[in-house]
Amino acid sequence: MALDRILLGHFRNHRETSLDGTAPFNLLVGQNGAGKTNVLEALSFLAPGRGLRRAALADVAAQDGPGGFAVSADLTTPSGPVRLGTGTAPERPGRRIVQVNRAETPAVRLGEWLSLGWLTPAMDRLFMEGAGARRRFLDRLVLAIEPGHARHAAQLENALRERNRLLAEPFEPDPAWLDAIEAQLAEAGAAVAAARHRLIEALSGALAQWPDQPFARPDLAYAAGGPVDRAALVAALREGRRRDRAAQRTLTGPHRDDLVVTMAGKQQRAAECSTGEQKAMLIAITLAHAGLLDDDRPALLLLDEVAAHLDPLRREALFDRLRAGRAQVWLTGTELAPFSGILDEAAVWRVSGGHVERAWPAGAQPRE
Ligand SMILES: Nc1ncnc2c1ncn2[C@@H]1O[C@H](COP(=O)(O)OP(=O)(O)OP(=O)(O)O)[C@@H](O)[C@H]1O
Repeated sequence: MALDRILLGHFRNHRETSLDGTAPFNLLVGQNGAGKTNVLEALSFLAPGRGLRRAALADVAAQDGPGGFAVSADLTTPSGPVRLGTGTAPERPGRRIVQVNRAETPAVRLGEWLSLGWLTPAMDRLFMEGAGARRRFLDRLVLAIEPGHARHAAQLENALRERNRLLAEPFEPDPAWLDAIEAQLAEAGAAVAAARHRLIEALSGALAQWPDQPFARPDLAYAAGGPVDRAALVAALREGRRRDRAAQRTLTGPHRDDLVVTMAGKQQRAAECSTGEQKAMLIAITLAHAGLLDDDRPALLLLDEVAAHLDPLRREALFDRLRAGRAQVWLTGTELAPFSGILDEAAVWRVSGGHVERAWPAGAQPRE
């Protein structure tokens, strides 16, 4: 299995939770507030970034715990098991520690081991929010396929921060210094833009090959926030210095990109579609993306409260598609009924009050 022997220590309402004996489908079932999404969030910290809630690290540590948290899991790879771990120490609750086989490593490198995707109820607002949320969404999809994207995105962010800082100074910035920063910005920016563009092309291709899927079909387009070519971006940045100085921020570049989604057939912008249509398009994108994952790295797909909202036909289509994919899937729900189509192939985990117990189907208890 992609991930197994999962441990959560002082992670939100989980004091000490272990999940052992995972399956291709894993169902986390329990009442509202039991701690199901918290398990998904813990798993999402096995990727670079801030996890599926984008929470501050200090908020993640259990309120009644020692102040830090820990998440670890065994990952099955072609070259044997690898132990991934992450968390914070009580004395520095804002600093994330990442370990691979117990050796500390930068968080961006987690992407080299595991492809991770998720769909949560909070993402229902993706098409209504500002472009930043869609860029983050897009970047996560890219990252699952191209782990080097995390490094380029971090370089872009650093160069942007530095350029904006220089432009905000009361005196005229040193042009040679600006030249150097803009060269870095354009180098990383062109790589980020190209990767986003490749992803949208690949997703569009995958969606076109799956015309009879029962979810509303999205058309995807890349709206570039500036020139995508490195040399053209360097020129645009240099030309825009005076304007950007007045605005006190950089007004051109991939940090202003957007993902434009339209519902195919209707030709209606996603933001104007119904909530159900928007959700269906997100599911279609998520499933198309899962089909793009290569065999190089194990993959994980976290689907929070997705199944219960679908009618039986779409639920079965979702399960069929997931079954055909290669990602280990984690689904949450308040009851088992929506999962009847996959119960005999799933590991069922009962979640209650921050505890998780493996539930065995009647007659299938393991022998001690
Ligand atoms: N830092 C924290 N320390 C302790 N408990 C926390 C912390 N953060 C959140 N919680 C608790 O975790 C619980 C929510 O867990 P979670 O979001 O995983 O629920 P859920 O099972 O997914 O519920 P639902 O079905 O309503 O989505 C809440 O009771 C909340 O108070």
